[in-house]
Amino acid sequence: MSTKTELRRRLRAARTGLDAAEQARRADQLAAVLQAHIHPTAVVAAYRPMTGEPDVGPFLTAHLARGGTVLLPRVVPGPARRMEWIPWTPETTMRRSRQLPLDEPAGEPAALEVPRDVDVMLVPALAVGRDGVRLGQGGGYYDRLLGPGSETAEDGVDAGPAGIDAEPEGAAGPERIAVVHPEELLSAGDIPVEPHDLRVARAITAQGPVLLDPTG
Ligand SMILES: Nc1nc2c(c(=O)[nH]1)N(C=O)[C@@H](CNc1ccc(C(=O)N[C@@H](CCC(=O)O)C(=O)O)cc1)CN2
Ligand SMILES: Nc1ncnc2c1ncn2[C@@H]1O[C@H](COP(=O)(O)OP(=O)(O)OP(=O)(O)O)[C@@H](O)[C@H]1O
Repeated sequence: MSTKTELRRRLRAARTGLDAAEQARRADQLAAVLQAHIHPTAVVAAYRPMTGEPDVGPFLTAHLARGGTVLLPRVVPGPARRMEWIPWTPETTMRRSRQLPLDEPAGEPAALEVPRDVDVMLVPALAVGRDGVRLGQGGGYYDRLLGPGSETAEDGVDAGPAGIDAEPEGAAGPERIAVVHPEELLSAGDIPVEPHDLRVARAITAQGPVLLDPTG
């Protein structure tokens, strides 16, 4: 088993090798997969892709067009490593973050509470294991938002459908879905796990949804 740092280095290097045409092709496939599995009016917390991340942009545009709601994160400056969430439309101004290599929405945070009012959370990841272990960019942002101690911690090992294939109104806390490239779906045990690490019950790639086993 490699360390998280080694794994991140390898996975980031592989992402820089993905060419733009392949990324765009995967983005379109991902849009179809996500639309088929997320309720049309769901409140979706998503992300704006940074280098090599699976591009959920085409899905977000389609999701708004069918009456859904989209929120994007913005890192709050300071040591708490917290995110605030801003409603997104194609007109939303995006600005380069001062601290991180990514674009973030300008504007006022949502009146909605995150994660409480969110149906589906598309969680960015560098890789995810069949055991539900997620490797993120290393900020711990999603572990803090969703992990032990957060209000939706109980959902951590719940493999049941929430925002997926179900009315979002019935969901208790968001369905968390790790979005990765197909080759970033790793075997159980491949990603080192620390006590604070968030596990997810589901992943989605351009090839389709994948049920994970966070209890294993
Ligand atoms: N698209 C997207 N947005 C996101 C996340 C994400 O994973 N993807 N985040 C998920 O948490 C938060 C930002 N967290 C991040 C943490 C570290 C790095 C990163 O690239 N770190 C590098 C070098 C940073 C630098 O250039 O200074 C590193 O640690 O080596 C990026 C994002 C919020 N927004
Ligand atoms: N709930 C938490 N409370 C305090 N510190 C935490 C918490 N979760 C993670 N951390 C710290 O944050 C740092 C990064 O954690 P980790 O490597 O798991 O990030 P990640 O899940 O890859 O990142 P991200 O969620 O931002 O994509 C670690 O130093 C870890 O100790």
